[in-house]
Amino acid sequence: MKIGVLSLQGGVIEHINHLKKLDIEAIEVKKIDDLKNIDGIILPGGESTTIGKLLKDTNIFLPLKALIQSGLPTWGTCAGMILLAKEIENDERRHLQVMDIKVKRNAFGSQIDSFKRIDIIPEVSNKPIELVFIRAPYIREVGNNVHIIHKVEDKVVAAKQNNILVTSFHPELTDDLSFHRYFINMIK
Ligand SMILES: NC(=O)CC[C@H](N)C(=O)O
Repeated sequence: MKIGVLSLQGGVIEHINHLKKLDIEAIEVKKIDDLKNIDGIILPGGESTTIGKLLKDTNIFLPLKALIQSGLPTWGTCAGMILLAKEIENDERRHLQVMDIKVKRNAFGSQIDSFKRIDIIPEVSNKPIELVFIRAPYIREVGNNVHIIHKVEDKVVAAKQNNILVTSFHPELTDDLSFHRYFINMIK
């Protein structure tokens, strides 16, 4: 199994290291050719506006969108979630628009821009998982076909629709591998 990590900007190496710890071959996706022969792709955290612009500049945008729409397992963390959303409440920009969710950027308010918490998410692991939020979005609305995986104070922060997984938080910034394992199981 080979998993690509979109490597235009943001937290790439942390995802690659987690995948390697799970004995998965991980490659950086920087150009269209890198999309060949991958079994799944991770869109990392970073700045969604920058990554969205670079997706167009590199011409990766359309082939990536087509691959996701044809079923390529895809996981967006934080900015990656924003890139996948059909709607963004507080931004005029739209990006790949492949998942039936409306997100709000930087949604947890300035005084708690970044925070951590530890929760149990039974679907993902039977052990508590550390969740790291950094200027995180959350999901305001979900379409009929979207499965909610986790909420924090009534706010949806992890969800799945068919082949697409999104998390507001950053499992790659903790020692916990359970979300990466969960994504690998989606591919299998
Ligand atoms: N850690 C992150 O990925 C933050 C996302 C960022 N606030 C954005 O809107 O793109």
